[in-house]
Amino acid sequence: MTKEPTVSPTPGPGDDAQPAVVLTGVRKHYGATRAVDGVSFTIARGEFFGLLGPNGAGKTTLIEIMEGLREADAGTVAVLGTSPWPRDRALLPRLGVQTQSSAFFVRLTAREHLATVAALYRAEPAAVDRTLALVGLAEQAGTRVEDLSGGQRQRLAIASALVHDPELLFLDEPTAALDPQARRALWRVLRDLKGAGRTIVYTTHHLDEAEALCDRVAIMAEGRVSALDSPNRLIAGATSATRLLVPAERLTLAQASDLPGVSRASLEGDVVVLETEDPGPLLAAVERTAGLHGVQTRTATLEDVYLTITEARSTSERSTTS
Ligand SMILES: Nc1ncnc2c1ncn2[C@@H]1O[C@H](COP(=O)(O)OP(=O)(O)OP(=O)(O)O)[C@@H](O)[C@H]1O
Repeated sequence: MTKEPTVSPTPGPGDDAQPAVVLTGVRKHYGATRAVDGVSFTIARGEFFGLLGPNGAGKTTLIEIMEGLREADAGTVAVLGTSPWPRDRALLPRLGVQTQSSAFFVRLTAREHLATVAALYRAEPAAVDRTLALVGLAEQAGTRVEDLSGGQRQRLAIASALVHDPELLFLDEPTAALDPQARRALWRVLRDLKGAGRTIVYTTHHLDEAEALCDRVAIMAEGRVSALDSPNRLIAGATSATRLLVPAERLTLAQASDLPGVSRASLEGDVVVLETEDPGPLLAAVERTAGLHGVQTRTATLEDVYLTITEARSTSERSTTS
């Protein structure tokens, strides 16, 4: 993924003032399982919206409802101003969908595969090579799909979701099989898409990725939205603690606990982790006791917020069921 051709700036048809998605009280139960249990939120046009949550939280069910692949049991769903259920043929070309289990024509080359997808959507033929270049597959255009690596297939799946220039893109863990370089390259592609006005609904288990890319994230647990805001606001609202990481050979846990302002001290691998609300005096004390060489400071991340929310949720579930 070296080249980064620009994305066509033309937004698709539709009213840009209208939200991309509006969900109100959406529910979906499978027998006794409340997969989606009363979800309401709005996704603005042009927003990069992350849907996060542990396995089984209800993300896929909710996305399939938005895509028009499943009917909600209750609530209302509007996607680009229309109801996706029953399936609306006029809506389908305005959506781009990449899933974990994308189907490929494996005996075709990457270009032939994408040309077939483009023809299904009646996209212009020039879109094929443009989209292959966009996802960094220009050099593999003549390679059979069955000979592509896992990460290259992942990029082809994204190209297949993009080739018809949709207004709203659903990307389900698109970087799951990518190496770190390819992952960062895809981040740039996704930022370009957002810059070109596309709305992106994104699921990922990479919290650093959600923090770097998403305008807002919804954290789901047990079928409900437990938190919804920008990553920065979620982080700022969740904790003010700073963590100091001190090489363990220079500070014992007993010494650490006696330092001023330490709210918690623990040993993680070869570092002692000190949590504090007041890093200034603690840093000075660490300098006197252990020196500052190799000491790192960490502020909270979206991953900390996510773990706090999802662990609190599963703890309260355990206590109500026991
Ligand atoms: N077709 C189905 N029939 C019965 N139960 C289902 C079905 N699909 C999902 N479920 C259940 O609904 C709940 C939510 O599943 P869902 O796949 O929506 O979660 P998810 O957040 O996408 O999980 P993951 O991160 O593992 O993909 C789970 O308890 C799951 O077992």
